Order: sequence, then C-alpha cells, then structure tokens
Amino acid sequence: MIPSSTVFYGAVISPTSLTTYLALPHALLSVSTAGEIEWLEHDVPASQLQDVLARHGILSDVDLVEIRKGEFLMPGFVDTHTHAPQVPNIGSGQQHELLDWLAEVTFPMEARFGDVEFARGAYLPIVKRFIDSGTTTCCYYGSLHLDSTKALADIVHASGQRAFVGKCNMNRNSPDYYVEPSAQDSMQATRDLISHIRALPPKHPQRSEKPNAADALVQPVLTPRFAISCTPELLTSLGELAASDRSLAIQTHISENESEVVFTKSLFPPELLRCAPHPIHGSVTYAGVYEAYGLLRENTILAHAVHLEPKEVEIIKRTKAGVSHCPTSNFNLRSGCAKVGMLLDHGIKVGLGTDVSGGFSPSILTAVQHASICSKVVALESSADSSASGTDKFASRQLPVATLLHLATLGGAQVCNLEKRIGSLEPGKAFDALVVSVRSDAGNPGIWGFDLDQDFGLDHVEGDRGRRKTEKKELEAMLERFLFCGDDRNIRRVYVQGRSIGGKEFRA
Ligand SMILES: O=c1[nH]c(=O)c2nc[nH]c2[nH]1
Ligand SMILES: [Zn+2]
Repeated sequence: MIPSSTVFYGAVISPTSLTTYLALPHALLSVSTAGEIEWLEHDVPASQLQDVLARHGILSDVDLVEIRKGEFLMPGFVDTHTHAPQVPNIGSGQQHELLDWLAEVTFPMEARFGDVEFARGAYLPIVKRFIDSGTTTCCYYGSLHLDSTKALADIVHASGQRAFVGKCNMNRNSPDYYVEPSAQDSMQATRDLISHIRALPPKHPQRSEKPNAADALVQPVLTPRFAISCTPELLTSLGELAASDRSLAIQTHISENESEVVFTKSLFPPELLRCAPHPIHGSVTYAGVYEAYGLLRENTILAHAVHLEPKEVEIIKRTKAGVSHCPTSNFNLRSGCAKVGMLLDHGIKVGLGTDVSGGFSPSILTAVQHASICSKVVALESSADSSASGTDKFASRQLPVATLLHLATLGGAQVCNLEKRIGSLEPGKAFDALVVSVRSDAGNPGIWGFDLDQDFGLDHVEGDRGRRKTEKKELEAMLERFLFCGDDRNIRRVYVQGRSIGGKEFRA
C-alpha cells in the first residue's frame, strides 16, 4: 500500500471524450491512502512545485513520485472481453472459423480446466500476464467449471486486479465431455460462484461504511457463453436471476460469425420468442433473443457485434448495453470487421476486448492497433460505396488516436458500467493507472529517439508558448508511438486502486 498521500509529478494523459484527451506535460496528481485520486493540477512548473503542494496542505511528509522525461501516467487498460482458460491456446488453430474452432481447438483446452490443480497452476501466470500487459480491469470468461472458476477469482483477487469473473453457462450444442448436465446444475453453480466472489474480503480501505457492489475489485458476472450453447430454460433462469439483482453484470457473445447468426436464428424461431419472458413479435434477430430473455441492460457486455442488423443496433442502443470490440479475434477467425464508427455514431458504448485465444494477444495495445486497421478497412469500403452519406462523425472514417485511447480506457469503463470509478485520471476516481516509458532504457528499440524540435518544425516558435506547444506535441507523439509500437517493456508500473500490482518493475 502506498503511504499517506502519494503525489505524482510529471506528464499525464487522460481521455476526456471520444475525440479529446488531456496531454499535460507538467501535471501534479495526488492519490489518497484509499487509492482515490484527490486532485489534479494541470500545469505546475518545477519552480512552483513546493508552493502548489503547500496550497494543498502538503508541507513535508509526502511521497513524491517523479515521472521522468520520456514517461507518462495514463489510465490503465480495460479489457472488456477475454477467456482465461484459452490463454494456453494462444497462436494455435488460426485456420478455423468460429464454430469449427470452438469444436476443434477451444473446447478441448477449456475441458482441461476441470482439473482444479491444473487450473490453479495455469491461472496464476495467466492473470499476471494480463496485468503486466497494462490491463487494470479485465472481464474474464472462465471455463464451465465451478471450482476452477472460483480459483480464477481467488487468484485475480489476490493479485489486486479489478475484474469481472464468470463461469460459462452452456448446457447444449457442446461436446459430451464439455457440457453442463442441466439448466438447474448450471444455475446452482452460477449462484455458488456469485456467493463465493461476493464473500472475498475487501483489498483496501473502503470509501464509505456502506460500500456498494461496484466498490469490490472483483465482481461476479453472468456468462451465458452464447445463445447457441444455452437452452431457453437456462436463458430464462439467467434472466430471472439478473432481474432479481440489477447490480449483476452480464457478458456474452453476439453476431460474431455469419454461420453462428444463422444457427442462432434456427434455434430461436419467432414462435418461441413470442412466448419468451419478454415476448418479441416479428422477425428474430440475435440481439432480440437476448432481449427476449431479459439479458440486455446497462451492465451487459456484448462481445464482437460484427454482423448486426439495423434493428439490433436500435435494441442495443435502447437497452444501453455496451459492445466489446475484439478486432484481433475478428480478423484472426475471419469473422469480419465490426462497424465501430457506426456504433459510436449511434451513441452506443464501445470498449476493446482481447478475446484470447480467438485473439492471439493478451495486450489491449494489440487490440488498439487492430481497431485502427479495422476502422481503415471500413473507411476504405465505405469510400467505395457511393451510397455512403459522408455526414457521419465516425462511421466512414478511420478512428483517430483520441478515439483509440478512449476505447482502450474510458470506453471500456463505460461498457463495464464503471465510468464513475475508472477509465480516466480524474479527482474522485480510483487511481487505476500505468506508468509508461518510451525512453531508450525501456528496452524497446526504435520506439523513441528522434529529434523532436526538428520533427515538429517548432524550433522557430520562441518563448514559453513555443516550449509548451512543443512539449504537448511531444507527449501526444509519445502516446501515439506507445499505442502503435509499444508493448510490456514500456509498462513500468501498473496501479489498481493506488496499489502497485504489476509492470516491468514490479517485485512481488
Ligand atoms: O470468440 C469467441 N470465443 C469463444 O470462446 C466463444 N464461445 C462462443 N462464441 C465465442 N466466440
Ligand atoms: Zn470470446
């Protein structure tokens, strides 16, 4: 735990909207012992440091952490969708599309997590790997096994990461060796996991005497694997459980692959959905299936959303569910390019997901890079489409750096319904942050090391104004380089709720 108020002095980057972010070369940021951001001063010259500290009542006893030149603080990454028991499969089976890949590659590996000792041994380095990649909040799918998923939750809790942990609900269309025997068994195990996770002790001083569910670092999440793997009876029970507790988050997959969409519609025909708990009349959509069972709301995370119909976009918008954009996986399993810009134009919350091992990297940095490329593919396709209107803000354009930063941090926080707690470095939020270094001593050759004055053509701008402008440009360039060429070597420290939990310099 950090001692009484820790104050960070140096460069800070923090998203403020989908198109803007703060780039502050000389910021001063204070973090309380409870791990909350107390205040943020935007521009403090070194000569005024002591005066500003004194104004905040800090006269001597302060732990001042200097963020050196070539480094910056930024909010931690939010991975809104990944599969912990698929990490051992990273990089295998890329020849398949979704449904074959599940059967041939994924279910056999997940089934091995039925052995709790195997799961414990595997999950420890897996969780560490996500943390060292800069992920401060992670939405984990476990396997279908109760005890192994409890072990995952315990390991995440012990590591200090903020997370949602769920066990898969799957009682049909799965192999005999990897399927739950009944809807009742699936629900019993789900309730057991929720109780287990909610009984985990708090890891830090509580903000109030009456902490709410969102204050817990590790939260349970209902995890119907996807509609195909759940019977109507199981979806009905999950919807009832969700209705009885609105704080329970929900995560699932939607419209990832064309064959998956066709299969889903065949399993949920109109006559079935007319009798569902929330009856749907008219034509069936994938999103309509989840809505019919009461599974779409402000804390629902929908992974992929590649092949959405216009009607589904309206359903997602109306229900305030969020979308986890998983571009690495969408490319790798040949699923397609999600129309992220179009979703943003509709005001839908979007974050990023690594979706390991459909995605072959546990790092949100890779997802950022592929989100950029995906948006360029969509932009290329829409410029070839003469019917495109061109009046949109995002839909037919490549995503700028500010938007990519937003998706990786604040957008992810919105998707998790945690935007009041995390996602940006603002007073009142938890200090979930990264110390990023693009210095040459970070050991990632080529990420930095050019002459800034020449590169930005600002050497002619004189005086204080010129210096400030240069420093801001330099910081913005550092961010872009980190997002596109950075990796774990550039992540010196990872903080969650003010506690250092990982990064290159971390020693347990
Ligand atoms: O990318 C995916 N990974 C999975 O494990 C999965 N299960 C259902 N649908 C899925 N999509
Ligand atoms: Zn997935």
